[in-house]
Amino acid sequence: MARPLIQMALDSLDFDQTVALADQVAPYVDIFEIGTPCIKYNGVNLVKELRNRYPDKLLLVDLKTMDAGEYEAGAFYAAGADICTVLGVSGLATIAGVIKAAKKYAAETQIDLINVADKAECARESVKLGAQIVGIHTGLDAQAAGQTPFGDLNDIARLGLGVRISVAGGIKQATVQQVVEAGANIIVVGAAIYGAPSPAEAAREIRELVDAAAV
Ligand SMILES: O=C(CO)[C@H](O)[C@H](O)COP(=O)(O)O
Repeated sequence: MARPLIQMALDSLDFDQTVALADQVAPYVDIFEIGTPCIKYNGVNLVKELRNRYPDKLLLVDLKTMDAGEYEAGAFYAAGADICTVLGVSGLATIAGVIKAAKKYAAETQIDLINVADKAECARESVKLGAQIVGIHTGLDAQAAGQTPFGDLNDIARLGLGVRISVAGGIKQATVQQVVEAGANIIVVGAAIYGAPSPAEAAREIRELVDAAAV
């Protein structure tokens, strides 16, 4: 099995804390995600800072775009994003716009299936348009209501869409093996790392667990 990637969700609003957290976990993760509240608060300057600091890491900007796809995402690809997210609920015209912007910069587009009613249909149509990553995502509010991403991950993995599958939503040490075995190619982790007494140690543990599960 190809080694799954670990994506660190940087979900603080504070610019300096975000960069400091990225520095702590960098040895153990493959992708830095600038989370949605963080990118709204800090904008393209944070993208540029992380791009300059980490030229060899993948950089995902979690825009969760809902409209004006090409216009909104274009600025973030131009600033150095490798991947931007667009909401599946936005509709195919907006998704196509983000994909168009990504192509201009030889970058990638991730569809976020959060709150999409027919996830299989949305994933299939988005892949047909050219999306490279399908994101299964139980958001923070849904997690607080007791939901998890595991059922949706199994359903989407079974479709065999031939693109990478990302999973997010409360993934922690105890659930890493389950999501790798279910077919996730990108494991997103936020609170289980940034909320740990030692984020670096938590990231190291998750790296070991992901690599062990992928053997
Ligand atoms: O995109 C997000 C919320 O919308 C989070 O970044 C994502 O859910 C990962 O964080 P956690 O592991 O804490 O759930």
